[in-house]
Amino acid sequence: MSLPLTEEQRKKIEENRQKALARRAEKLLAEQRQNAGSGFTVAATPSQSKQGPSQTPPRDPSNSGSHGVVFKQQNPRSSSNGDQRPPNSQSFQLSTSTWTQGTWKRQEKMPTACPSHSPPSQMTVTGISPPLAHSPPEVTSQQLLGYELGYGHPQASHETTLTPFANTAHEPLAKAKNSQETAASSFRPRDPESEARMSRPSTSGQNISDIRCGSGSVTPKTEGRLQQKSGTPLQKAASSQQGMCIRDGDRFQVKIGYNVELIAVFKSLSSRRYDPATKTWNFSMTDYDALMRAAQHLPAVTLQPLEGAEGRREPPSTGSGSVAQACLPAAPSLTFVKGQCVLISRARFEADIGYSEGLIALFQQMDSRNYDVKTRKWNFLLEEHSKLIERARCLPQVQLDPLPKTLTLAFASQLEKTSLCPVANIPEADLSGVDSKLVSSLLPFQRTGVNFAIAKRGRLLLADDMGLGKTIQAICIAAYYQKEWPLLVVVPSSVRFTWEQAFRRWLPSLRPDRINVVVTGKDCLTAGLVNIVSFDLLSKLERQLKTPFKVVIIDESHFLKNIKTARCRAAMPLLKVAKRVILLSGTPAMSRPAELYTQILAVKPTFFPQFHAFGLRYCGAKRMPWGWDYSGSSNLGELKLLLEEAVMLRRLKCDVLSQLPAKQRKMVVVAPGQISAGTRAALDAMAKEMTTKDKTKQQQKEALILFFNRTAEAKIPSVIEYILDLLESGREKFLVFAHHKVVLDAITKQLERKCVQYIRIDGSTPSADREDLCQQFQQSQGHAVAVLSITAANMGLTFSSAELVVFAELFWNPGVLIQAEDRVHRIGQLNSVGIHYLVARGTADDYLWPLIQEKIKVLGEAGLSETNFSEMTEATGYFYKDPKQQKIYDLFQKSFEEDGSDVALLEAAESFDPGSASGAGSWDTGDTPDESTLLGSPLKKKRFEFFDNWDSFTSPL
Ligand SMILES: Nc1ncnc2c1ncn2[C@@H]1O[C@H](COP(=O)(O)OP(=O)(O)OP(=O)(O)O)[C@@H](O)[C@H]1O
Repeated sequence: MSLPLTEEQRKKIEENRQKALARRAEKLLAEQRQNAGSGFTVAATPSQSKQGPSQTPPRDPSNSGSHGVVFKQQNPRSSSNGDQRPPNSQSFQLSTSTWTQGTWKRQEKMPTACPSHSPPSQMTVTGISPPLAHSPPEVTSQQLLGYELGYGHPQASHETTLTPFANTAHEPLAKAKNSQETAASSFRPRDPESEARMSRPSTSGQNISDIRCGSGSVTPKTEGRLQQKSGTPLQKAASSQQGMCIRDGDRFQVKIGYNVELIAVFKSLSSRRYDPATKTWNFSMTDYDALMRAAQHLPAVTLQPLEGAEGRREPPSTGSGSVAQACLPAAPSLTFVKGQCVLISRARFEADIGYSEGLIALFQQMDSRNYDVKTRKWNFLLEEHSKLIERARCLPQVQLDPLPKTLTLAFASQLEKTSLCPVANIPEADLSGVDSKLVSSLLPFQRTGVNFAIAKRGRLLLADDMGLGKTIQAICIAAYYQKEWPLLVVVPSSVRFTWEQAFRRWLPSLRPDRINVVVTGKDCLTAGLVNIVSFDLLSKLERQLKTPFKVVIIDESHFLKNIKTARCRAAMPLLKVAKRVILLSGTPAMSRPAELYTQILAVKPTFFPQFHAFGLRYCGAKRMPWGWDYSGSSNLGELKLLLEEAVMLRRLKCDVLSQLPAKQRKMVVVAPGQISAGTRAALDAMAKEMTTKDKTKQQQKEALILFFNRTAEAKIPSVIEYILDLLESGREKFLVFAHHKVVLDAITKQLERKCVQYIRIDGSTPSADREDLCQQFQQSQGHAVAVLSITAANMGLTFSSAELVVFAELFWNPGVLIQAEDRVHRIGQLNSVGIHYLVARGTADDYLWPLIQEKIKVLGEAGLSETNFSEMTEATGYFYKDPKQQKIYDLFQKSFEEDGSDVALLEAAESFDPGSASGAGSWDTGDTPDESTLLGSPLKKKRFEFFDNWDSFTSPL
């Protein structure tokens, strides 16, 4: 079993490899000098040298010690993946021609299809024949080898400039060339000097016309010797572009600069794929011959064949001067295959590796073998993993990497044949120690979630879809470990108080004063038995901790995705030492697997202690000039299996839809801490005014209106924070209803700042535009928010592509609220929808919320509505209790039910300007056009019509 190599090890291996190659190169040079002296032409490529007695003596291709050192075909992709395994020297191939040439000329820059790389250059070697005479004195074999292997050519002639592309492209040219493909004879000397050289006979009586180094290689061409197949054009322009084919599993890629004709050929091949990362085209092997044949007809292109693929080519012409190919070895014997084992299910793994005869024979010996015709790969039971790896190690030319250690640990029972169960069995946990109210409220899938968590000893990532009740499950799991409390709950700041309410609701046995919500940086992090803190405050307060928390809940754990952030740096050490870690997120990774790393580390610190190993396996890590790029993805199926086995539980709404209500309403208590002291004082004063006995009815009403307006203003920061948290949590599409213009303005302004797509429909939106806006939202991809006026957009519109409605403000008429909810909850909606009511303590919401519930209850009793509003509130104790509150509540109720009273409130909502003399508003709403003129318009009338429209209360679909 191989573990990923460290940088240090890789460097060492690379050094050794270079040394070995240098030794070989020197040996070959010496040999060539000998041959040259004895009258052999050794500048020919190995294939030429193998092609019969008429040119050079036949060689044993496996004999790396003579004309060709055989190298592993280096796939730039695999090298970029950090595979620094020492190469099997038998599996590399380097032509003697590569390093027995004359002076290297500076390459010319040319346009390339691979903009990220420097273009492959045309390099002309000027000193040519006989080859050995042209070994450039300033270019040692070591240097050339280094160059050959993609390490540049730093010490070569100062005239030579090599590019990464040239480096990587070089290798196949080193391989034996098929004369018909290289068409070397067509190369013309570029200058009189080379012309003269061309005419200089080689010791074997053959002229080498030119040596070209396309893509950074040097290819000797033997005039008159390498012939095109009869009838095929052989002439290649001296400046023709050099390219190469590189094997990549059962495909091959073509490394070459931009050539319009060649691109046309590429596009004609059905198996073509373009890889934007490497900016290269790749093809199935089935298209190989077709491509090579077509390339042969392009005079401006010289495409070097695949290493070891010569055997695939058509039989050579037997005419005089043709190259005998029949003696070439079959491709497989030369091809080094490298691959890895990948998990494909809880019980089976697949060998992801190219073709090798020996390997296939080995696969066929495995009892559990199975060939997947779709993927064209073999797979086996995990219990045969060790056996297969051991035997594959004995095969030359094969490197089959085993499953990573993390996987073998996570799936130990399957590997050891102790469990072959396709689905993990989760035992039923004993929850007798947890509040019965909580346990009895768990839906069946939530109970499974709790069982899973306890089976994982309280360390998991609960990644249920949004709205599936992760809170109740987390509280239950934490309560199971109550003996290990105090408990730390880290949450986005906008939901701190919602969590407090949830603890009060689900754990009645927990005294409310034992719940500590940390509100400022001066508060104590450990004051309660349950301590709720925001991510940001945690980073300020973690130093307070003398003894670590044993049980920690992290809500929206994807907030930790970036290890460099302060919140992550604060949380990770706590999680490392905690005994139980309950991570909650409906969207643990939003764009790439790298985002999962910290969450996996939090749950299983031993799985991937170093990010690099994780990055190599699952993030498609690529080595770039500036370092490693981990933004990709690889082996995702395996990652999913690993997560499901050991880290994560995720259920989607559609999996458990039958257990869910059609609508899930949630009261979100927004942070009262965000209401400024001034606003709070103003709100208190207004509440007092309303309850003062000597006030006239009109004065009371005015006070009420102002109270309502000030509430809107006070809630703005919390509302904005909540919306931004939703977006950060991966909520893509949702509706936000508000009533006051100042609130709608503040929301849209913030969305603009954050470049989030939104539509807005309020009283000023012309009817003709509404449907278009609606369609725009319905069809939008990615993040989109519909910012809607409660009174102007609560009916006649369909937003069924969203599954969440947020009420930034409350409204005294529940019928209107329910209508607004039903913009999403309607025909076309296949999911359970979430409705979040943002409620701020110490504001008019304290009175509006009970009022709404009271009315809903009445409607529910009449069969006109669901009644779970009040269940929610009773449970959280969010009810008016003191006599003063009762009075304001009554006032609200009376005011809004009297004819015309609400008109005044609506007008006030439109015209309220927090910056006006009537109030000392603190919220920057920007330029707010005065819409009071609208009040007399027909639109205004329309907005008021719904108040008596009680028939439109919608019962669940
Ligand atoms: N078993 C249950 N009984 C009653 N109400 C429940 C139950 N489970 C969940 N709910 C309610 O469903 C609503 C959504 O639950 P919760 O907020 O926990 O979902 P979530 O999975 O955390 O969603 P998000 O990812 O959006 O935060 C809440 O109002 C919650 O009280």
